[in-house]
Amino acid sequence: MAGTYINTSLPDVSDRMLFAVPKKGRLYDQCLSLLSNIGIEFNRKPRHDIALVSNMPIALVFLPAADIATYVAKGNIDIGITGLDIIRESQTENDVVELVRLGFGKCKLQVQAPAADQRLATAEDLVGKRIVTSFINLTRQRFAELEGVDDPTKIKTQVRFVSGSVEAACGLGLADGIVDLVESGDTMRAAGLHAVDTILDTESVLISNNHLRFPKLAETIRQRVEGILAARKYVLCQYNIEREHLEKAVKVASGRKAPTVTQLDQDGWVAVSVMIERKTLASKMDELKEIGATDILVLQISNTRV
Ligand SMILES: Nc1ncnc2c1ncn2[C@@H]1O[C@H](COP(=O)(O)OP(=O)(O)OP(=O)(O)O)[C@@H](O)[C@H]1O
Ligand SMILES: O=P(O)(O)OC[C@H]1O[C@H](OP(=O)(O)OP(=O)(O)O)[C@H](O)[C@@H]1O
Ligand SMILES: [Mg+2]
Repeated sequence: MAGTYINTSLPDVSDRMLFAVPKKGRLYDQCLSLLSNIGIEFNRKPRHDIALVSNMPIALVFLPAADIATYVAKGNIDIGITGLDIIRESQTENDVVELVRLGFGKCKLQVQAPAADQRLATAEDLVGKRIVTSFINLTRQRFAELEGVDDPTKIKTQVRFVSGSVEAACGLGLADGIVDLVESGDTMRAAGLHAVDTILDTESVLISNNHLRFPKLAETIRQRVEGILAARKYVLCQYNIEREHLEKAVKVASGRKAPTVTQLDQDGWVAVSVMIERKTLASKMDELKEIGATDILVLQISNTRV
């Protein structure tokens, strides 16, 4: 269970919620910025993988992203941030609770083959061939589907594990195809590969185990994270409008729940305040203007509790 490991050279974490964060790699910077945005303060000493949070009863544990889902599922860690791909690959989806999808670390797990080889144009063409990947379970499951076999251990496609630089495998003659993550596609193209199948769309997730020792604290963290995500997604739009046009304006932008409407110190006019999704803002402002809104102001939201 979480926190039972005792080593006198480590800080005492017995009364603290253990929160796992990737110790390096693709998710590291965004995780640190999220922790700072949700008000978690800590000082990590060089080479130390545990850092006590100074303003909450939490200890941060810096681990390889690939191991975090397993630690959380087994209850050694209370909550953590990792990729959906890792949760699925480590077959922990039934033993962890997805608290929040974080909107970063977005990429696809794809089957890739040499672009120049016309005989390997589809995933089916790779059936029975040699595949190299860091995601052996997800790869075997996908090829079991392609081969029409129920048991992924019985497939004829040869799936071998490598821990990184997977794209090099075809060029080096180790594989006919690979399965790896693709974001921009630059690494794939640089290796002369192209995608022939998508196994999974992934992003980072905040997860907890099923038997939380600190449910209230975990809920506070979840709400703070949701608040930061909402603040990034929405802006606050304020405008004035004649009351007779209010109904139409509310149809254009109705807010998360409903707009706040206040009486203006001018007969027949109201002031409206409404949260609008950033990506639809420009067109919503055009429509509001068209309906008769004036003095439209857009304010950035730095944090929320939704
Ligand atoms: N190119 C990418 N774009 C977006 N997210 C990514 C990308 N590569 C990896 N990820 C996400 O980050 C997680 C951790 O990958 P990362 O590359 O940091 O680990 P790693 O390969 O074990 O470490 P490293 O690359 O530092 O050796 C992945 O499981 C995935 O969810
Ligand atoms: O589509 P792209 O934007 O090029 O990103 C995809 C690459 O990013 C990750 O590698 P990473 O940089 O983590 O190196 P690694 O192979 O050592 O894990 C992933 O394994 C791909 O190789
Ligand atoms: Mg990597």
